[in-house]
Amino acid sequence: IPDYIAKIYREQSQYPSLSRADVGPVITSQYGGSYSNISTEWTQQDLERNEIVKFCRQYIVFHDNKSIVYSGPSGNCTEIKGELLSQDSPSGEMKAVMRECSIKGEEKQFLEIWHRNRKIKSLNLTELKKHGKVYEDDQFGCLVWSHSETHLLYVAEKKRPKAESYFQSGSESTLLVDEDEVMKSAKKEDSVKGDQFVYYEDWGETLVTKATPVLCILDIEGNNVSVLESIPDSISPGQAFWAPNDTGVVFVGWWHDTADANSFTMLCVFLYARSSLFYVDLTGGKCERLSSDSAAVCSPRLSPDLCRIVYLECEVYGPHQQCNKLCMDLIVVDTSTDQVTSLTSKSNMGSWCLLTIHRDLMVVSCSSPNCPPSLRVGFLPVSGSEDEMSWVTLEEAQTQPEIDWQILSFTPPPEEDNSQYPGLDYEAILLKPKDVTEKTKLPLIVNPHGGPHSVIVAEWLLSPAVFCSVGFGVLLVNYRGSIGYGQDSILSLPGNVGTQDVKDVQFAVESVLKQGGFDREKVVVTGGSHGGFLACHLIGQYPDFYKACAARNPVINLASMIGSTDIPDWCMVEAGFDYKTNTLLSPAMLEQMLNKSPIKHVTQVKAPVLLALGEDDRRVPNKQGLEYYKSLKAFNVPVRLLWYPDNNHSLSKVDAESDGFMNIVLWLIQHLSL
Ligand SMILES: CC(=O)N[C@@H](C)C(=O)N[C@@H](C)C(=O)O
Repeated sequence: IPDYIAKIYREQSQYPSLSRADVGPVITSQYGGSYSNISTEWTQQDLERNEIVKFCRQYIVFHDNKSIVYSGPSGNCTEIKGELLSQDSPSGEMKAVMRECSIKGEEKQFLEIWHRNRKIKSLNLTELKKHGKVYEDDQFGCLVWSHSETHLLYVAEKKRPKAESYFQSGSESTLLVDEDEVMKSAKKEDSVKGDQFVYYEDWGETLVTKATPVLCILDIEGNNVSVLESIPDSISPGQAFWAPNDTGVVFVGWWHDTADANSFTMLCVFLYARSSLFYVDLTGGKCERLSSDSAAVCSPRLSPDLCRIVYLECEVYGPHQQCNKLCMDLIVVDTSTDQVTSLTSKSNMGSWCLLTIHRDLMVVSCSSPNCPPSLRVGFLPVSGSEDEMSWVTLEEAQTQPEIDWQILSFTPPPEEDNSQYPGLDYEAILLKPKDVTEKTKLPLIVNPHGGPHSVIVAEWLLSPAVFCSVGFGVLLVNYRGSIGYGQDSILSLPGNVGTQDVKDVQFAVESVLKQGGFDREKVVVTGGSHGGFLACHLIGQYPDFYKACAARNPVINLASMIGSTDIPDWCMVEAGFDYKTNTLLSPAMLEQMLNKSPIKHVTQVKAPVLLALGEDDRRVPNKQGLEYYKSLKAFNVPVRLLWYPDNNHSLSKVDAESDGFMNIVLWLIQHLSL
């Protein structure tokens, strides 16, 4: 059985995902036709190399600015290695690449400029020592060409003063008597004695080692990198772009408390805190705030006519991922009338993801639980003609004939309605193997998502697809509190975790069992993070119902998590309290957190539990899973713990993900006696 399942996993993991698309400028060919080049980036697991590989493929799209005349690939796939960031210049003539490579065993970062078929510049940023490592993440990172194509804007870690011990050889400054030696010592880089082991607060999970971002500008002609000094120390900048005419830079600034910014020691950074939009003038150096200072903003974009900035804004703190003022989906928002229209209503594809839009040419990735991602392009129709939207497929994916899926809707029973936010429904996605005989009763895997303010969309999902291909039904529940169903749904959950979300999942499972086709004696539950919190709650609150459980980095005890997680606000808000950075926890608050946690029900648990923990998880520290592991052992519940070194909260390194999947499926099969 394991070999058979591993074979299916290997096959299904070979469907790549689209991660990026860029549309080049419109080019007129010598025969008069207009075309644009589209470059795409994809990712795929390479189980042999134990890596997620990134590759690119180019396409050519002939069009008349309104519709596509001809399209097709213009070459084969090429693997991309060592690129942290890359960006074509607006004219398409040049390309900037931020590259990391190892030279004689030392990691170096280079900024390369490519022009047509040659590399015209390769600047060793590490040697320049103007700043620390470049930020390549989605939160702060950017690599942006100026409109004039003469400068590049990016974000990097602020240069830190060199730290020395008081006892380092050659640092006995008081003993220096020779004048030459004194001069030499003064010329040495600014070094701070005694700061070698000072703690640098970083931005947490996935941003580890990133503490103090600075905006940097490369003058390409002059080979000169300058760090923008006029941004106040109380702001961490990111997501930057050039203002029209390149006279300044617009960026998102996250506010943080800093007692002494130069010492780097008292920084209190917090990603879900206040952020505003700023403009820094490059001629006078003035830095001004453009948006309110009491909200959280992100994702600013300059409109194609260079007249407006569009960005998302939501309240500070409160639930993570709550509704923003302007959401972008594969819908058209007419910014003059606020009218929202679907462009994909005629499609049977479950999920559409807009990769880019350039002069109304859209590039999308679309998939379904039974169909891996396809690449499509199409022109945005004129207002009122959205029904005529026509998509051209550049890369087709095969529908998996053995998988059936549907979206189910649930209305909670009257006693479970939320009196503060009444009348909220929720949904679930059900996958089941096709072509099973009417009499067959399938085993069912229940999987609530994490967050809790996130969502499972009807896209291609590797693990559920493999589970389904080996004979399980899979129920993915978007309980009340999931995103995409409005702010009331989100707000209905904080303070009610461990009850409302648990009951929503249980109600969805019971409803599916009533429909028939599943064996009520063969129901198991899996989940990660808050989904693991729910899985562990379900086996504690319904001990005879679930026959096995697998939890990845589960939240087990909000009271013990708050002191060590990178999101303490989350523990408070979800437990029903308002968050402030200076709140002192009271015994009553800790009691409420404990009462809402799965550990409260551990004595009832009967289902065997498989735990998968990431050694470097900063979000839900592995001590949470260990707390559960020790309690289950104490109460003689069968438990197995998988420990993944060099993995964070996502457990997404190829070996951790594939090994985790195999262990989970075999654990479920073993305890269902399949
Ligand atoms: C906000 C957040 O990260 N919450 C975690 C407890 C969580 O559940 N995360 C989800 C999104 C995950 O799947 O990692």
